Amino acid sequence: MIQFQNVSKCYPDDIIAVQDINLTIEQGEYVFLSGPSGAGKSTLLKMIAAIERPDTGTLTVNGQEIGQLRPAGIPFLRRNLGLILQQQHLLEDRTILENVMLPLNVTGVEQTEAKFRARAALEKVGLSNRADSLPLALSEGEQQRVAVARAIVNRPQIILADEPTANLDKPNADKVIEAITFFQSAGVTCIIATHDESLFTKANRVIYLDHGKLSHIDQMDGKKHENLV
Ligand SMILES: Nc1ncnc2c1ncn2[C@@H]1O[C@H](COP(=O)(O)OP(=O)(O)OP(=O)(O)O)[C@@H](O)[C@H]1O
Repeated sequence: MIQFQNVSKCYPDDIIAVQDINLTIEQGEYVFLSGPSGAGKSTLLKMIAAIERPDTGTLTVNGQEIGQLRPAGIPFLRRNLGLILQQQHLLEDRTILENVMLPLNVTGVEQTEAKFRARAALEKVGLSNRADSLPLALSEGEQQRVAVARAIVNRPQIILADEPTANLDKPNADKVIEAITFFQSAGVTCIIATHDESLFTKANRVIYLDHGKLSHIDQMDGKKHENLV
């Protein structure tokens, strides 16, 4: 479960990115974050991943309070997170397979097992045939799919994606969303910041931000969620 209680975040020069957010996201939910550019969507995702910390309020991710997390606790938090950010940060001198294996290497998974799981993740995003290529030999859309494979290879409990389909053509965008949706249907919490409203039909909830505040929530699945805001 992810719980924001009165969470605010400012950047230097008093830029208020997120203001007094109260929100609970249950395990397995499919949530989209929407709102104009600068509304605070990326900042919300970054706080869940402890890339940024709240200035005030309490943010708890699977029982861990982000504001209290020591540096040594961050790898343990991230082990359960699949991050798909706007820049893929693939290592250019490693093959696609090696890039996807990285999260497994960090957590000490044995090499044969790591290769097996990385190949399975690449299969899921339709890139098995590019396992031995270097990242720069792939199109931007293919590189984004590699980023998805790298995010899912650790079998995370939560997937966080920031504009995962931005700048992709429809076939690549569909493959990215298909892979994320597959994991959500297997019980993974998925939170996606996007401007692409055509994706919202898949959501349990669409959460709209405006100037750092929650403006409203569209309930897409007809379910009642307690303690929404
Ligand atoms: N590292 C930073 N330093 C200073 N200000 C920042 C930083 N990151 C974001 N901001 C500011 O915080 C506010 C929220 O930004 P954020 O990136 O969270 O919005 P967003 O909704 O994700 O926008 P977009 O849809 O354009 O990605 C904006 O005013 C932005 O300029």
